Amino acid sequence: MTPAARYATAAELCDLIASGEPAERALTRWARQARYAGSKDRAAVRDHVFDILRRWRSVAVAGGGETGRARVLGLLRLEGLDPEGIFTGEGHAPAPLSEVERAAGRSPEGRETWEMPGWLCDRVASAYGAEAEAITHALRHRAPVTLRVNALKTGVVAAQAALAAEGIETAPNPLAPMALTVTGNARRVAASRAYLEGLVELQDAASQTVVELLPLEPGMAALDLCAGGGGKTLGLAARLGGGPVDAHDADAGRMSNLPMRAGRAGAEIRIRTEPEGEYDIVLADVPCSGSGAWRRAPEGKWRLTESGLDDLLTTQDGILNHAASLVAPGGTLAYATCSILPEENAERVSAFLHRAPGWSVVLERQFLPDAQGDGFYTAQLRRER
Ligand SMILES: C[S@@+](CC[C@H](N)C(=O)[O-])C[C@H]1O[C@@H](n2cnc3c(N)ncnc32)[C@H](O)[C@@H]1O
Repeated sequence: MTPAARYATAAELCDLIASGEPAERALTRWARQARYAGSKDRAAVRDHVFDILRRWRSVAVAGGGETGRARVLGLLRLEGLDPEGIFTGEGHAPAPLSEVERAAGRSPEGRETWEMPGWLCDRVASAYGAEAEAITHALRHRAPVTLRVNALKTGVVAAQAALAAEGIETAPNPLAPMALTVTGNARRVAASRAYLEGLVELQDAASQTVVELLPLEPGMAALDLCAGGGGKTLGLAARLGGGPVDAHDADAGRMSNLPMRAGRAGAEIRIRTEPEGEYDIVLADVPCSGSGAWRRAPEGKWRLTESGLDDLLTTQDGILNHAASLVAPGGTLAYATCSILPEENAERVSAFLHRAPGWSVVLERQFLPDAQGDGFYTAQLRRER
């Protein structure tokens, strides 16, 4: 595909997304039927679509319309690229621009540049005041690619050397001791030997910090109550010298790859369909808005509604109650979200403390999205003995 044809495809996909089709599904369906598209074409189309989703509002303002075509035009203008070189009509390129399209569009301003629905702008503004604009702007950029070095198999320096031997450049990430930011050839990671042999996992640095902060000691009983794909479960096992760590998820299918990942990492993970008993550590990495990670999944910004957020808060309260019932006296309940919204974070913790006597907060951190990592929140609650 030519560069222009990739933009033409991105425009079509954005129209599908605007009509309600989830971005991942639109991209997968296109990739399946586009046999002519090579891996670089697929990656470029995906990048264009996600770049547009991150700046959905301002690309429409800059492009002078809400169609996929206008959004591609807006993206090119915002990135300082010449649209005339893309909208040529040659081959599979988008049709040439009309005079109306050339004259349409303007620079986005004010909250248009925050790139989220008005009600969310209001919530971020009331939570962060003068900092809000910088936080929303951080979410407009691509997220860093970050690895967690698996202490069960290697050390940071050796992992860097193994990755470098495959042309993958990395730098230590100050947020977490085992975190490496990929600075060159990130697309090679998933097929690299270092990754396939379990020396490194793909994991955001703030996400790693949630596990690094836990007061873990050898032999402790640990449960990851919302294990999902198991990123944090494996981090827990690495900190416990290999495990065992119990893993549960309400949707067991989400853990389907976990046994394979655990085998690769050299970790002992036990799947628990109905966890019971008393654990020293229960991690509840609850479902949330994902607002701290909207760089990676930008569609979430535009799909989230106020009632959807309310439903999440109810789910979070329920999981906190369940998690608390599994913590031994003197044990720790770690609550975590990849959210920057206080409603999902400190407010959930204080609501829990009001309804559950005998608990106290021993640690609380809010990470904001930046060059090192995603936005994350974690609080550790200690159960009295
Ligand atoms: C944020 S994701 C977990 C990500 C995972 N910890 C990781 O690091 O890769 C939240 C998970 O909670 C699960 N979940 C939703 N409701 C739940 C519940 N009531 N109890 C346990 N897990 C639940 C979801 O299926 C989802 O996999």
